[in-house]
Amino acid sequence: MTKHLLITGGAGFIGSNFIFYLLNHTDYSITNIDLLTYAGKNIEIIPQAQKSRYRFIKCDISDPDQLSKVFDQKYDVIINFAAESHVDRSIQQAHPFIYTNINGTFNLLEAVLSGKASKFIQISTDEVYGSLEPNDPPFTEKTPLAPNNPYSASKASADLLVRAYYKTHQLPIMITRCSNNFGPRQHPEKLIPKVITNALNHEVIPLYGDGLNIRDWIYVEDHCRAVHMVLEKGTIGEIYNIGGSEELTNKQVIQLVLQQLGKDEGLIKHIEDRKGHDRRYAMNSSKIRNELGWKPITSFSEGIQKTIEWYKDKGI
Ligand SMILES: NC(=O)c1ccc[n+]([C@@H]2O[C@H](COP(=O)([O-])OP(=O)(O)OC[C@H]3O[C@@H](n4cnc5c(N)ncnc54)[C@H](O)[C@@H]3O)[C@@H](O)[C@H]2O)c1
Ligand SMILES: Cc1cn([C@H]2C[C@H](O)[C@@H](COP(=O)(O)OP(=O)(O)O[C@H]3O[C@H](C)C(=O)[C@H](O)[C@H]3O)O2)c(=O)[nH]c1=O
Repeated sequence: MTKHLLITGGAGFIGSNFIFYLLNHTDYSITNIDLLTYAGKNIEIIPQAQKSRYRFIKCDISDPDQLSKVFDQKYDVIINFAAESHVDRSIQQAHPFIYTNINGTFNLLEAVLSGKASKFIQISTDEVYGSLEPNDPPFTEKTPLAPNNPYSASKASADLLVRAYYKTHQLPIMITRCSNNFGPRQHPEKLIPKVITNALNHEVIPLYGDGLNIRDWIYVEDHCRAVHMVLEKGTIGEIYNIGGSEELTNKQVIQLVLQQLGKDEGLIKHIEDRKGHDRRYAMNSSKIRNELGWKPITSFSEGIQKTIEWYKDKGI
């Protein structure tokens, strides 16, 4: 029987890529709920052939009254992508992060508890583990949570609620924690789309601090494929780390993008560092690789080429 999924945050970067991935690779029916914040701009035209399996409902997951209206049916799975996702904004104003990332997750867990869905997948982040020193081994699923900014603290709080509902109520949950995504449809407030759009517009590229902070980059479609595998084959109660194993300093990332664009490094401008800036993220993904047979297939340079083409086509 066709699965019916409730996807939250499907107008955002990863959620929208995930919906397109599922429509193209499965026969699932999808209900997409999203508040359409400044980051929720990816409500695109669904091809006619797939329209009968897709619906969109504008909804704030933090408002229980709004949320109750989307449960006009029982769902097989809820996948929670909805979040305030930008670290810099969480440093400026943390309230929306607490409101959406914690309260929203709580409301969804309560819905599952009252029988409105058979499974719940929380989309989390490597940032909940905090920061690594240069020679530390990558994060595993057993690394203690040590978030350093309001965004990551709100995501870690949500993860703890999800864990508690599993331990207390045996709720059928799983958590995925992924490293830095890049690809089509990402908001230009984030590093890679900012570099591409600024460079194409001959604008300065701000590089925080010494530019030597390290992120582990993954092409968004590889992340989507991993979440699909977790949905199909994951074990209830488990956490799965997902990483691209492409560790690069921010300076290297910018240089590589500028090279592919044929642009001059003179556009780079060192600016004041981000407060509490995590130095390094790196993921050990051997659990999902060994247990579910997943691995990333798009290299950083191939992914960057596809991403650049998408932003150029969009007319930046
Ligand atoms: N971007 C990354 O590199 C990354 C890495 C690991 C994990 N994640 C996680 O993946 C998820 C998606 O991240 P993203 O980069 O696509 O974020 P995004 O900011 O692009 O999209 C978030 C979406 O959530 C929606 N939203 C916000 N508040 C809402 C609310 N109260 N109710 C309903 N919808 C709401 C927004 O409108 C938007 O469409 C987040 O949970 C994030 O923590 C992101
Ligand atoms: C926007 C910007 C960023 N940076 C630096 C700051 C970081 O060290 C790195 C990446 O920054 P960005 O804001 O794109 O991403 P992170 O702060 O690593 O967080 C991202 O990856 C995790 C996993 C999530 O979970 C977040 O949702 C996602 O936003 O570039 C700059 O130097 N200049 C800039 O203009």
